[in-house]
Amino acid sequence: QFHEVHEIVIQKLGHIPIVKGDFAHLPPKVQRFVAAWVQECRPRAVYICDGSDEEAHEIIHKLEERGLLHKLTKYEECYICRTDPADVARVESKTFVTTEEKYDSVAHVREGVQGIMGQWMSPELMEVEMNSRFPGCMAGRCMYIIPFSMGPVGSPLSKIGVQITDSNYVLLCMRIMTRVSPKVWEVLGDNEFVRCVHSMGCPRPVQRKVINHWPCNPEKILIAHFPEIREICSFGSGYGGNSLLGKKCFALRIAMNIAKDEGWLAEHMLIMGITEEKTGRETFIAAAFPSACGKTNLAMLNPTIPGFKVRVVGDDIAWMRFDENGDLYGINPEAGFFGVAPGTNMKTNPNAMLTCLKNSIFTNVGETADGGFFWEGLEDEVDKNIAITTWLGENWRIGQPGKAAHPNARFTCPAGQCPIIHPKWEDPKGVPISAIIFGGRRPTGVPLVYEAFSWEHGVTVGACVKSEATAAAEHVGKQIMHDPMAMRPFMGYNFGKYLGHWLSLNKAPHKVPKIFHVNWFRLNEKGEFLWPGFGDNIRVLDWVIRRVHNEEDIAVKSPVGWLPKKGSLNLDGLGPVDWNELFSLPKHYWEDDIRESRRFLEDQANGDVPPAIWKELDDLEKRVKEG
Ligand SMILES: C=CCn1c(=O)c2[nH]c(Cc3ccc(NC(C)=O)cc3)nc2n(CCCC)c1=O
Ligand SMILES: [Mn+2]
Repeated sequence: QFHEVHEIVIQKLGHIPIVKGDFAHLPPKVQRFVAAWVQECRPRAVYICDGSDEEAHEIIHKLEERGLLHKLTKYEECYICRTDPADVARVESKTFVTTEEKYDSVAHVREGVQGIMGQWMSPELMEVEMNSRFPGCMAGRCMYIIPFSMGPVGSPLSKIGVQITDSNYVLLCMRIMTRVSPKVWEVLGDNEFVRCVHSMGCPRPVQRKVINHWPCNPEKILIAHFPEIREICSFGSGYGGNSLLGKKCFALRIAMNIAKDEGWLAEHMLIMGITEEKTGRETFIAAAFPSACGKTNLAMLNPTIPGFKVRVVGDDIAWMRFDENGDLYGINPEAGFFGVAPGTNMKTNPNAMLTCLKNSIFTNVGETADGGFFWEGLEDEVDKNIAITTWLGENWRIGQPGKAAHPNARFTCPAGQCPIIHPKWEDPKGVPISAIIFGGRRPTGVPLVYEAFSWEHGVTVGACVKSEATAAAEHVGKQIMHDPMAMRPFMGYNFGKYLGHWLSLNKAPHKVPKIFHVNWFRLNEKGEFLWPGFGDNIRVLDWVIRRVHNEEDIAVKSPVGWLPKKGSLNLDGLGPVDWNELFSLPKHYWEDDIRESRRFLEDQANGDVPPAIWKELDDLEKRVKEG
């Protein structure tokens, strides 16, 4: 439909040419949004995207000429890009949530303790930071307007965003990771949308030397969220987690605010479906893991025992909502996978590898002389002597010192290409979620799997998720870091209130799913893994499914939750498994762990943690002491 373009909007647009698309066809709210930011960022032109292949080819061609993208001739429509080495990952220290009230955004952190559950910046301070960045930031550049849907276009569970960006690379990734289409304008109409504004922070003429044809402004990176007005402003970084605003910024930090207001959950979870071939029974599971736990590998698991079919709905984010019957349904709001490349190969995740062989973009991976990609973990899958260009652009060969790919190198590939993508992955209703699994990398003390006694106990298990990670400060090596619900880096509001929201969902007619905790990474005293992991994890999911369907005699009560009864896991074909080691509950370890978790919650969210959580911790402690 044709909209009267307000004269105010026309004034703000001024002489700026619209080089693609029809501004007058945009919904009025979008016209005002775009005009305001045109006035602020002053681009040389405005380009309204349609997400089509033709559009992508035009932009790919331009970026190939500029040298930002190289075509990987070994595959079909695959491209590689190397960023400025100063722009390779999310920047938590520059990520903020701004609300009038500080304690809407963050919890009460103990005096003298470093808050790690998100950062608040006051509206006044944020105004200053914004004004020192955005005015004129797109000078000499084209402003792209990206209409996108998180979730299938038109699904009642989906939400619409409009992203303004001066990076056409971001458009190429957004059309893989989200649904970019003119249909979004129709569905949007005069409704609200999430406003996403991104700039590389490099107005022309550029002041800062551009490396690898990758404009960015690392010194002035700012990732700002305004939940009260559903707006995100990202400046200075082109890297995925900071610039594909549909992902972490929208689908987690902003969406969890919307979910709190509307009574649903926006979580950092995979969704997978497991079908038992004997009966055809299918069970869907949502699972949250901190980094370095192989979450994407689990989402696309290749079972090692017969009788099971695993299909993936999503590998990173789940939006879950109880329907009118009280059943929990989930969708994957994304349309692609943005996975960590190193460690991904035909053994650890063949389905991810096969998804990447066409229409994909690789960032900061190595490049082989025969036009392929390479990263750590692929040594056995390429010619050992092939010449490789590293992510830093250096000549390299397998076996030489150094790495071919950056540890955070990424593949960006269309989910629909995954060999085991679930047929219902775009079902507007979503899929029924029967179990929620939390997990962590726990080298000692934590059993392979246990089931929470209740929703409240399970939420407390989620709040106390920890995982071994290489600490930021290299000299301390590996540490067990807190990562509640695996949401720590992605919190969009007060952590204590977030726990309260989870607890509030356990009310009629909601049928809350069972909650489990898994740990694939327990070591024996010789430092060897007690569990083979990978495809053998199906054996644990099998037990989870049988518990979901209330099989009784396969579980025994323990102080920490229900454990598999000895013999109730299918271990056929496995070498020796030290069951006692794998499921032992060292009393002192657990007493220390509970004390440490209580201290963490006191430090990070003291007055905001709901009483039910403290009660669950106290009950757990009593059971462990009496155990
Ligand atoms: C569905 C798979 C989940 N998963 C696991 O279940 C898993 N388990 C382990 C530990 C492990 C490592 C190597 C072996 N290899 C042997 C013995 O050959 C066994 C276990 N690593 C794992 N990884 C890789 C983690 C880094 C991202 C992993 O992803
Ligand atoms: Mn993630």
